[in-house]
Parts: sequence; structure tokens; C-alpha cells
Amino acid sequence: MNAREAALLVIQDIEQNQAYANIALAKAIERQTLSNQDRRFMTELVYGTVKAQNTLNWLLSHYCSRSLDKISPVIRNILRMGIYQLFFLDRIPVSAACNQAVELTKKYGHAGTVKFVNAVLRNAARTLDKPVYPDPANHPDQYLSLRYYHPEWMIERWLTRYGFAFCEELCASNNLTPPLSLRTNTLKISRDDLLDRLTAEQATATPSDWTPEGLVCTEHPALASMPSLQEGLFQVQDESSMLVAHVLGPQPGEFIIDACGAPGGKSTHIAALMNNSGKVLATDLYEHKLALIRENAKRLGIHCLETRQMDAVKLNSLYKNQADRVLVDAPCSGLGVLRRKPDSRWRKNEKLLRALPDLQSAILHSSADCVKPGGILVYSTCTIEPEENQDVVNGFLASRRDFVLEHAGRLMPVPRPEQPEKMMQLFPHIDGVDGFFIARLRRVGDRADD
Ligand SMILES: C[S@@+](CC[C@H](N)C(=O)[O-])C[C@H]1O[C@@H](n2cnc3c(N)ncnc32)[C@H](O)[C@@H]1O
Repeated sequence: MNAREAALLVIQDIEQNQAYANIALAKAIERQTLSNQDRRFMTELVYGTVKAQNTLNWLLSHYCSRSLDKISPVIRNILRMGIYQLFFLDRIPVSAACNQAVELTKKYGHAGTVKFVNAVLRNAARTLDKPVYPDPANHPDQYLSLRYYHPEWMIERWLTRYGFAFCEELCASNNLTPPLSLRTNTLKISRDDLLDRLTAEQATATPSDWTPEGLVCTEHPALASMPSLQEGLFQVQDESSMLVAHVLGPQPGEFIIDACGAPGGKSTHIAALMNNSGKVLATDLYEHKLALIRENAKRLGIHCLETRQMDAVKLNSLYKNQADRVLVDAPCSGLGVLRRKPDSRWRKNEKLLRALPDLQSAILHSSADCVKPGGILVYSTCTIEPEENQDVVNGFLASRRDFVLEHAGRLMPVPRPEQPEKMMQLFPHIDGVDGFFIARLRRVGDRADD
């Protein structure tokens, strides 16, 4: 199977079965024996076609008299892939984009659709030029939506809040492919030694500017094939996500609860910072996700971590006043990590976003009850929406006089320029890392300070 056909099947899986793009792609890559070049091309086709689907539909509508809803999903995806190559991939010859789409249609369509796909793509190829987007001065939301492949409701939200320039930079950065970042498993290896191992495994990495254990990897073989991963020498984790455990500040011997723990990126980091001593209890609503934490912990050689399936809203019924520190890495809209998941922007909607702050607040309140007097509570999300971040924490503080807000930015493991706000909001286009929010609170009461 060639890269285009493999890409088409992944795109179909994402659209028809709601498969997650990164997972469906990784599985397909594992099944195929593709060269590195073909693997990169397949990834580009899948991610580009899925991410830019609104713009591809809009471009297609210029060349296709039939309504796109009336076209079968597989043919529509062949057309989208073809248009994507014609308009957005400079190095693909026009003939290859058209001919290969026709070949795929022969296999997945019928004689009529072959003619149709051929006609639409040849028509597009004849008039091929740069897309002419709506005028940004008169239609800023349509312009940004089509130019940067984001749902219009999301653009409207950000335009109102941040203005055009900020919104444009944010959307542009959501479309850049972020480097892979890795957290050294300091229980097994130092960052310098891991760098040597990665180089020996044909990966290119440099130390992170944000954390002492972070590495930024610009080139690497398929992750599953890397012995250093299997040996548990690192965990894949974004740099901003690695900051959370540092802000929590776990100490060896303590009892820590990670209320929304799966798949375990932060729980396992906390355990490493505690040098595998004390106890980390990772809870999550879903048992199958807890299995991922256990797998990760085993691979990383962590034995101070336990898991428990439970609704974090009820955490205080079991662990009231017991934990030295509690992390609430809350379920959220994930709008800070759109650059990592090309399909996720099309899975969100405003109704879903509106429901989140109530759940986040309920988890935060219950988790707060589990913190010992003098202990620490950290609330984090991978979103940039104030309703899920500052508003949740401010609402909590307004009703909980037993907690005070501390300055998260002062606890950075690698010093950074000081920000005036105590709560930390990172943006991909400003900070170059995933959009993340971190707030640290201390429960009033006696306890040895840290
Ligand atoms: C942002 S993810 C956590 C990521 C994790 N901390 C890490 O670093 O790998 C949020 C998690 O909250 C879980 N979750 C959602 N609702 C929950 C609830 N009511 N109680 C406990 N966990 C919940 C989800 O299953 C998801 O695994």
C-alpha cells in the first residue's frame, strides 16, 4: 500500500469512526513498512487534510457543482487530499496529485466517480493559484477561519477576547508542527546520558530551556522502535506540562494525590521528583485509562505509585485532610494543545466548553478538602480559556478562605522573567510551548514550609 492510500484509510477512520488522528496514524504507521520519507508524507497528508478540512471544503466548492454532502465520504476525502496536495504542498507535481487521486478512486469508487474526481481535480489544477481568502478587514472571522483552518465559533471567541493580531498569531502557531518533547526519567538516567543514547539511536535532541529534565527532539525514528523508550529512559511530555509537577513541589516521603491522573505524565513525573519514595495516588474516572498509568509506571521503574478508579468530585469522601499535596490536572477543553492534535479543533463545540467549569470547580473543591493544613493544591489545565482557568480558581478562592494563592511563576525550575500574575498562563505563540494554565494554592495552617 502506498503512502496516499494508507493516508486515505487513516482519514476515513478519523472521520467515520471518530478515531483520534495521532493514535490512528501511529497504528497505521506501525502496520506499514514505509520509508522515512513516505512516513513523513503520509503524516503530512493525514494531518493537513484533517486539520484544513473547512478550507479544503471551501476550495472544493469552487470546482465542484455537487454539494459536498451528496458525495460519499471516501470520494470526498480523496478530493480533499487531492486539493490539499494541489494548493498546499509545493513539491508535489500536479500530475501526481491528480493521477494518484484517480487511481485511489478506481479502487474505492466506481466508473462514474473516477470521471468526477478526475474532472474536479483537473479543473482545480487548470485554474491553480493561491487561494483568495475573504478580506480580513471586512470579514476577519471568515478570513481567520479559512486562512488558518479553525472553526468560526472559536475564532469569534478569541477575536472578541484578544483582538485580531493576537488571534492570528495564536491560530498560526496552532498549525505549526511542534517538536516532540521528552522528559528524562531521572530515576534511571541523567539528561546528558540520555542525550548520548538518543544520538546513538539516530534522534536529534537538545536540552529544554524550561525544565532540567526536558529535551526537545527535532528528528527521531518511529518512537515504538526506540530501545530507550522501551527501557523507560524517558516519557513523552510537553515542556509546559512538565512545569506542573515542579510547581506542585513534591518532596520524598510525602503523600500526593493526582486527582485526574491518566495517562500518568504528571503522576510519573511527581514520583520521579520524590525519588520513588512516599506515595503518589493517581485517581481517574476511567479504569482503562488507569491501566495506561500502570504501564507507564512499570516501564519507568516507578513503585511508589498506586492507582484508584474514582470520580474526583467524591475524593473528599475518602481522603479528607490526608494529602501533603494534591494536583488537579482537570479535564478541560484542550484549546491550548490544538497544535498537537490536528483533529481536535473539529471535535469541540461551545456547549461542551460551557459544561466544563462546573465540573472543574466541583473537582477542585473536593480535592481541596483532601489537602492537609499547610499543604499545597495545584490546579492546571491545557487550555487558554479564562472560564476554565482564572475564573475557576477565583471562584474557588472567593468561597474558600482556607486557601491562599501563591505565585506559580516563582517556582519555575529554570528561572524565567517574572510575570506580575500569580496564576500562570502559557500560550503556544508567545511561549513556544503548549498552552497551559497553572495555579498553586496553599491551605492555611501549620506545616513545615517549603
Ligand atoms: C487532562 S487529563 C489528565 C492528564 C494527566 N494528569 C497526565 O498528565 O497525564 C484529565 C483526566 O481527567 C479524567 N477525568 C475526567 N473527569 C473526571 C472525574 N470526574 N474524576 C476523575 N477523573 C476525571 C479524564 O479521564 C482524564 O484522564
